[in-house]
Amino acid sequence: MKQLKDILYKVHIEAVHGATDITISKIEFDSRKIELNDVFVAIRGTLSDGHDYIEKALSLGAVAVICEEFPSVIVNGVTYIKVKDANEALAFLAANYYENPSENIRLVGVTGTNGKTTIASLLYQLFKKAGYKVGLLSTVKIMVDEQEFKATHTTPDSLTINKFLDLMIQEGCEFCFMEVSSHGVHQKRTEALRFEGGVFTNLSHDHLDYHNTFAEYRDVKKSFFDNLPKSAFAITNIDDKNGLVMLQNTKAKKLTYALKSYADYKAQILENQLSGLLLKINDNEVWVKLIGSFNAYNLLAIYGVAVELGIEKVEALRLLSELESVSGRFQFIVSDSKITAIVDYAHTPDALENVLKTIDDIRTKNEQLITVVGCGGDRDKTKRPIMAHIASSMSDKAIFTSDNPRTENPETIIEEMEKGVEPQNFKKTVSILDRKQAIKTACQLANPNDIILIAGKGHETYQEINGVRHDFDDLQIVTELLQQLNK
Ligand SMILES: CC(=O)N[C@H]1[C@@H](OP(=O)(O)OP(=O)(O)OC[C@H]2O[C@@H](n3ccc(=O)[nH]c3=O)[C@H](O)[C@@H]2O)O[C@H](CO)[C@@H](O)[C@@H]1O[C@H](C)C(=O)N[C@@H](C)C(=O)N[C@H](CCC(=O)O)C(=O)O
Ligand SMILES: Nc1ncnc2c1ncn2[C@@H]1O[C@H](COP(=O)(O)OP(=O)(O)OP(=O)(O)O)[C@@H](O)[C@H]1O
Ligand SMILES: N[C@H](CCC[C@H](N)C(=O)O)C(=O)O
Ligand SMILES: [Mg+2]
Repeated sequence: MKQLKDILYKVHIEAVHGATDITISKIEFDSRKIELNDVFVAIRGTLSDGHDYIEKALSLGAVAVICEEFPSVIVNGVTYIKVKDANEALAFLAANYYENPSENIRLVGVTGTNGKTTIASLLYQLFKKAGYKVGLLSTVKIMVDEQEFKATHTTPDSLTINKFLDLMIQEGCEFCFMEVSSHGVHQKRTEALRFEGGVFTNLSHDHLDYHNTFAEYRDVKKSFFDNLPKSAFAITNIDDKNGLVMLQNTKAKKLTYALKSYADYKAQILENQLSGLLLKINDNEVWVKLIGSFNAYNLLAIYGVAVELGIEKVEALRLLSELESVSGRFQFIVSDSKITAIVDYAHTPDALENVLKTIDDIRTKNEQLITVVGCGGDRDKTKRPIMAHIASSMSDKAIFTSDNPRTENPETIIEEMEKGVEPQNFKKTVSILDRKQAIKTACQLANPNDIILIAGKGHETYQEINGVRHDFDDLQIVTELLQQLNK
C-alpha cells in the first residue's frame, strides 16, 4: 500500500492542507472512476473543470485532492494539495505511483504531423524481428510485446502511459516506441517520462483548432525536444523547414536525416514502384516493401533510431527490408479486373498531397485516379477547403463524403470542403454524403486498371456520428463492393 507522500516527488506543490502520510489506493482524474481511498486530481479541461467534481469525488471515497485552487469548503480528514499545473502534477504522480517505469525501459518518442504511427509501429516490428520484447503506444493499438490493447488516443493520458510502461517492464520488454502528439505534449501527458530518444518527422497544417497559431503548434512540438535529457538522442528531418528548429534548445545528442540535404542519415530513392522502394541509405542499397517517397523518410528515421539504439548497421538494413506496411497506411487490394483500391489514413492536407503524389509517381497515367475523401467533424475546419482543392486538382475525379462528422452536420462540412474547389475542377467533383455510397460510386466509375484512393480513415473501423461509433471499414467495404459489382 502506498502513502500519499510517496507519490509527491517532483510535484510542484504550492500549499498543503492536511496530512500526507495517509494510505492511498489509486489515482484518478475523472470523478466517475473514484473509489475508496483514491486520490482525485482536478484538471481544468476544454469542456469542463475537474474542480467542479471535487465534492463528487469525496462522496465516492477520495481521501486526497490535488487541485489548482482550494475549494471553498474544506472537509476534515481530507488532504488537499494545491499545485500550479494539475496536468503536470498528474504526470509526476502517475510516474511515481508506478515507480518511474520509463527509467527502466528504453523509451523512444516520435513526434510531428505525419508519420508517427508508421515510424513507431515499424520500430516495434523491427525490434521484434531482431528478437527483443517490445512495447508500442500508438494511434492504432497498444502492444505489450505480443499482447494487444485497444488505443483510445495517439498519446494516452499520463496514468495510462505509466500503467502500460509498468506492464511492459513486468512482461520483460526492453524497448518501447510511442507516438507523442501535440495534444499529448500540451496536456503534459509525457511530462514525467524519461526518453532515450526523440524523432521529429515533419510539421504541416493540422490541429489549428486546438493550437491557436502554427507557431504555437510548432513550439509545443519543440518543447518535447527541449525536455530531452543530455543522455538522449534527438533525430530530426532536416528537409523539413522546421527540422532544425526542433533541436535548437535540446540538450540531447543532435542527429539529422534527409533525402535532399547533407545529413547523418541520408537516403536516395533509386526506384519507386507499387512493389516497393529501392533506397540507397548511407551508400548501401536496400529494397523495402513500403511505397512512396514519404516512406523513404520514415524508413530513414527508423534506420537512424535502430542504429542509435545499438543495432548493427548491416543488420538494421536487413531488418528494414523485411518490414510490412502498417494497417490503413497505403493498404491496397487489386480486384479481378485490375482496379487498385488504396486505403490511406491521410487526413491532413500534407498527407493527402503526399499520397496523391505517390500514386501519380507510380501510375502510368493511362488509368483514371478516383479519390474519395472527407474531413472530420469537431476538428480543424481550415483544412477542409485545402484538402478538397488538393483532391480535386490531383485526381481525375474526386468524391467528397463524410469522415466522422461527430457532432457537426456532415452536409456543412462538405459545403466547407467544396469552397476549396477551383472552377476548372468543378466538373471533376461530386459530393455524396453517405460514405458507403461514395465508395460505391467510385467503384462504379472505375474501369479496369483504374486506381481508387479512399483517404482519411485508414485503420479506423467506425464512422462516428453524434457520439455513436457505427461499424465502418473502408478496406472491407471497397473489397466487397468491387466483388459485388464483378469488377
Ligand atoms: C481536447 C482534448 O484533448 N481533450 C482531452 C482532455 O480532456 P479535457 O481536458 O477536455 O476534459 P474535460 O471533459 O474538459 O474534463 C476536464 C476534467 O474533468 C474531469 N471530469 C469530467 C466530468 C465528470 O463528471 N467528472 C470529472 O472528473 C475529466 O476527467 C477531466 O479531467 O483530457 C482527457 C484525458 O487525458 C482526454 O481524454 C481528452 O481527449 C479527448 C477525448 C480527445 O478527443 N482528444 C483528441 C483531440 C486528442 O488528444 N488527440 C491526440 C492526437 C491528435 C493527433 O495528433 O492527430 C491524441 O494524442 O490522441
Ligand atoms: N513522413 C511522412 N510525411 C508525410 N506524410 C506521411 C508521412 N508518413 C505518413 N504519411 C501520410 O500520413 C498518413 C498518416 O500517417 P501516420 O498514421 O503514420 O501519421 P501520424 O503522425 O501517426 O498521424 P496521427 O496524428 O493521426 O496519429 C499516412 O496514411 C500517409 O498518408
Ligand atoms: N488523430 C486525428 C485523426 C483524424 C482521423 C480522421 N478520420 C478524423 O476523424 O478526423 C484526430 O483525432 O484529429
Ligand atoms: Mg498516429
